[in-house]
Amino acid sequence: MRTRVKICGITRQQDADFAAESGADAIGLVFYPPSPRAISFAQAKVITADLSPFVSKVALFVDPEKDLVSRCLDDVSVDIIQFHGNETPEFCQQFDLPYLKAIRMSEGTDLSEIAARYSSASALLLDTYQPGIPGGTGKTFDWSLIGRINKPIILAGGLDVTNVREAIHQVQPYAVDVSGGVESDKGIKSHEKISTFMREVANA
Ligand SMILES: O=C(O)c1ccccc1NCC(=O)[C@H](O)[C@H](O)COP(=O)(O)O
Repeated sequence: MRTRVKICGITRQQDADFAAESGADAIGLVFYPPSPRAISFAQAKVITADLSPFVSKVALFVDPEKDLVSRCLDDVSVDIIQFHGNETPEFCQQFDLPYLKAIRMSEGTDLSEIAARYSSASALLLDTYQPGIPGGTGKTFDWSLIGRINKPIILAGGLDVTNVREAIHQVQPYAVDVSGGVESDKGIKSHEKISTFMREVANA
């Protein structure tokens, strides 16, 4: 089966459109103010204005207030929510949209237990654990920590044009998620790197 691609941390319309034209299945919009890739709802509306309807728009939050998520869903046309903090399943499932739950992987992470706990999630997004940084670390984690679970896996954390093929062979995820690995600067996507990344995924 084809490995899907989500390109996260999009801050510019031209990058969203280029990702879509290059075959990305989803783009991620970061609504977490401390992130260098954070955008406002107004920016999100501009970024997604002419986006292909066949590309999913993922709204990313880290331990948000319920009201922030509700206001985003009222204001921006979003398809999926990504919770990247310590949100409970009860919190995540209260919105009228499918959600992805990000899990920060480290030694001893019991994915089967987490998958059972977040049974309402559409997929688990596995990212690198780094103290004090909730995501977008640009670092890989030990992929051998990933066991078989009864849920689609989105592999994230430090993927780039040099390692994504190997990651797909080893983990066989439903999808890969990349942010820093296709950037020329924080929040600025390199179209050349996106093209190469997409080619590497297609040839994996
Ligand atoms: O991108 C951020 O700055 C960010 C901040 C807080 C939570 C999540 C964040 N990003 C999530 C992602 O971009 C990806 O889902 C994932 O973390 C992979 O990022 P990278 O290692 O840079 O490819």
